[in-house]
Amino acid sequence: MPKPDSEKEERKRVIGHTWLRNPDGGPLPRPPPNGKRTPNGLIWASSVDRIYRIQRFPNINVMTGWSISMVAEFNENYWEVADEIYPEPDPQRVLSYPLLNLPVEICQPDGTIWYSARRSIQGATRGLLPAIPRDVEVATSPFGNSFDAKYKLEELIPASFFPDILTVNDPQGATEGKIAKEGAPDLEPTPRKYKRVWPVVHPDASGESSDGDKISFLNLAGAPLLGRGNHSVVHRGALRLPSGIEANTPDGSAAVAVKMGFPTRGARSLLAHEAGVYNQIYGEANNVGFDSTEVNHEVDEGGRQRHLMEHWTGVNLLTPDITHPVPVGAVVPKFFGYYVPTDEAEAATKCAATRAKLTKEGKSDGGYWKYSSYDEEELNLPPETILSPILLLEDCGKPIKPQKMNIDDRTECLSFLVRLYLEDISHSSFYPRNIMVQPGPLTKAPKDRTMQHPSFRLIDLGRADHWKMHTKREVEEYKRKHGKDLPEERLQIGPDGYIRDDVDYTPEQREWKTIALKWAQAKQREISRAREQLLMEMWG
Ligand SMILES: Nc1ncnc2c1ncn2[C@@H]1O[C@H](COP(=O)(O)OP(=O)(O)OP(=O)(O)O)[C@@H](O)[C@H]1O
Repeated sequence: MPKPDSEKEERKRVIGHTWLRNPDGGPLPRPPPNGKRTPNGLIWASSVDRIYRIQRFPNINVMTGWSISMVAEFNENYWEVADEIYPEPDPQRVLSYPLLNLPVEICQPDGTIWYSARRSIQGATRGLLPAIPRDVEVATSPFGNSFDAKYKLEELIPASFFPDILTVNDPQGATEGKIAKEGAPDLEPTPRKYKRVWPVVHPDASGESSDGDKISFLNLAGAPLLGRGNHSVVHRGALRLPSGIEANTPDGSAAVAVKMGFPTRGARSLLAHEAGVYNQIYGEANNVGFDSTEVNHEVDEGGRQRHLMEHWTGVNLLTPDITHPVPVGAVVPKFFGYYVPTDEAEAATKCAATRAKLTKEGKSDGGYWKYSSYDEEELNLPPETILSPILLLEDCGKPIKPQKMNIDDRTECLSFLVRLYLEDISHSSFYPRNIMVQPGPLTKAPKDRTMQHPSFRLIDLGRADHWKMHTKREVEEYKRKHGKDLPEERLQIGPDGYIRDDVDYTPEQREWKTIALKWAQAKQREISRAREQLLMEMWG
């Protein structure tokens, strides 16, 4: 195995203390005390030195890891020292440096308007935003030019501001799979019209729903290329959001990663699948509304898995897969929606393509990205629509180079895969090219971030699988083989199910156990491969 440059460097994130047991204290309880936990349900502490090694049985050196809040709840030898230990705070969601803002009117005590300003969507605690001089010329065009990395959108879009319609300026045809060059700031005569598929925004408590006509603008003319894969190309586009919400940039637009599939059925179905996984992780988009005078942060907790897109304070323990504490950062990029071309846009592009062919003004074949072909012939056929759907994501930087990384950072990257598995999701494409890094911390203004505090993310969920999808396929296969259904109630078995030799299972139970076992084995194989990719030992 090649050794990383930093191999000699020691881990800093280690469990450094042991909690002393009472010799007659008995075994540790099962299940263990809950203590304070992050929404991912994992053991959590506010810092590495608040995680302890503790004997499972007094005087026997079989250890496990517990947080100080678990120790406090267990209450063995704790209250004697409680005063010396500063009370453990609760885990807190950490928001990125504020970019999105809304107009607010600051009123005098008598209710008259004192002055109008813009305030971060993160609420009054963030204060009024520092004014960035407006670029008057570009501000008059609906399409922005905030392509620079310092204008990246790193906040979740509040549910009530998700675009219903995405108007796309794409004069070089990136959405058709053409190679778009940087520095081409022209406007298309007729922009391409897209509509949002995901997330579905639920109405707020007052019944006010998304009215279906919130228009936003995405500029791809001159958009820097972030990368390309075998199936897709990703540009950094400038997104102007609807309904008065703006980014604190010279023209109000923000930079987002725009992923588009190449023009084959296989590539497009991978993109749709990937969008579905992001949508599932994002969960429900609940329109909870804003207080128009104060601009309070919209508290939409989203679904059970939203934490995979969020940063939290402190560290988690992911034992038994990883024995060292890891930070509770976001695992995957923030999801800004999945959009498909409207019939109107598709028809217009088809017309334009035919006209271009007739007048010989069209691009030659050389103007398209080369893409890989699939074994299954059907997947190489042209897709139904010329225009690719668009997946909008947070731009997360550049691919990592494991040999240049320290062991703590590589462990953090491995933790992403484990955290996905804890949500019953396999990644199935865990390679350094799919792990991004950028300067951090993201709480600071972009100019103050450094690579001393790198921020990592795992991208490319095109091949991700979910335990439920896995079981569905297996159930279909069972039906094909045996001509009958596998009884539904067996679905109760979790993905960690294993077969014990001493239990007399029914044939159906055994079938379910085998399905679970296959998943568990695939998980172990994927984690081992990930360790190899990250140049890590197979354990620890
Ligand atoms: N959210 C993002 N932030 C920054 N760069 C990104 C992002 N998503 C993709 N990229 C860049 O684009 C490249 C291609 O993206 P991605 O891996 O998602 O495409 P793909 O076609 O699905 O890949 P593969 O060939 O592995 O299936 C990445 O390697 C990365 O450099």
